[in-house]
Amino acid sequence: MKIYVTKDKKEMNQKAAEIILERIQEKPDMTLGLATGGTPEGTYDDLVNDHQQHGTSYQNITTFNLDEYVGLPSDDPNSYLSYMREHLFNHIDIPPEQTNLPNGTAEDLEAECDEYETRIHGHGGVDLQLLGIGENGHIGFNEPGTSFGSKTHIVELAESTREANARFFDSKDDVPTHAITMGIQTILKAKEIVLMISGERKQEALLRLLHGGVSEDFPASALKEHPNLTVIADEAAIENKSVVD
Ligand SMILES: N[C@@H]1[C@@H](O)[C@H](O)[C@@H](COP(=O)(O)O)O[C@@H]1O
Repeated sequence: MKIYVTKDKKEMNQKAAEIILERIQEKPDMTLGLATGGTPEGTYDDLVNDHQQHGTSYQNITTFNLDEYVGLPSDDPNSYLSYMREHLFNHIDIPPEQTNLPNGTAEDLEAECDEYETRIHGHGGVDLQLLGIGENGHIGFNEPGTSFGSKTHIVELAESTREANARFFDSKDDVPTHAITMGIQTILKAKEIVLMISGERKQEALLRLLHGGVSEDFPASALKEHPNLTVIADEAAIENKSVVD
C-alpha cells in the first residue's frame, strides 16, 4: 500500500486527479471505475478543468460506477447517474454509451446485477478504481459483514449510511433503503485502486484501515490485500500523525 498525506481535501482531490490523468496518458482507452459521494467531487472538478484547459480526451475511455440507488428514476437529482452527469460526464467528451452505472430501476434487479458484473469483465475489467470510504468502512455500498467474495449485488443500506447520505436529500426518509453495488470481489479485481479519505469523520476508518486486521466486519480492510493500492488521506483524517509513520 502506498500512502500520501495531503494538507487538505483540495490537495487530496488534486493528487487523485493527477494519478488518473497520468494513467489516461499512458492508456487513452483505459477503463475507469468511478465513485460518488462528497469525497471525489473536487477530483471531478479538476478533471473537468484539465479537459477544458488542456483538452485531455475521454473519447476512448469507458467508465463503470460502483453503485446506484434502487428505485430512484435516473433523472432524479439524487441518482448517482445524475451526480455523474452533473460533476463529470456533461463536461467532458465521453460518449454516453461508454459510461456505465447499474440500473436501479431495472424490473429484474438480480438479473441487472449479473449483467453488470458480466459487462465489467467482458470489457476487460477496470484499470483504475477510484474509491471513497464510509465511516463504518463501507466501500461502494458494501456494508460491514459483506463477503469478500461478493460480486455485484443488491444491498440493504445500513441506517448509519442512510443518515450520512441524508444530507443530499430533503430528509432521511427520502434516502432509498436499497442499492446495487459492485461487490468486494468485483472491486478487488481492478488492476489499481485509489482510495481517498478526507475529514475528521473518517479518522476512525483510516486508523482501522492502516492498523486493524483484515475482517469482513470492516469492508475496506479487504483492500489491504490488493497489490496496487494507493491511499490519499488529508491531514484532517489523521487523528495522530504517528498512524502513518
Ligand atoms: N456509496 C457511497 C460510497 O461510494 C462513498 O465512498 C461513501 C462515502 O461518502 P462521502 O464521500 O460522501 O463521505 O458513501 C456513499 O454511500
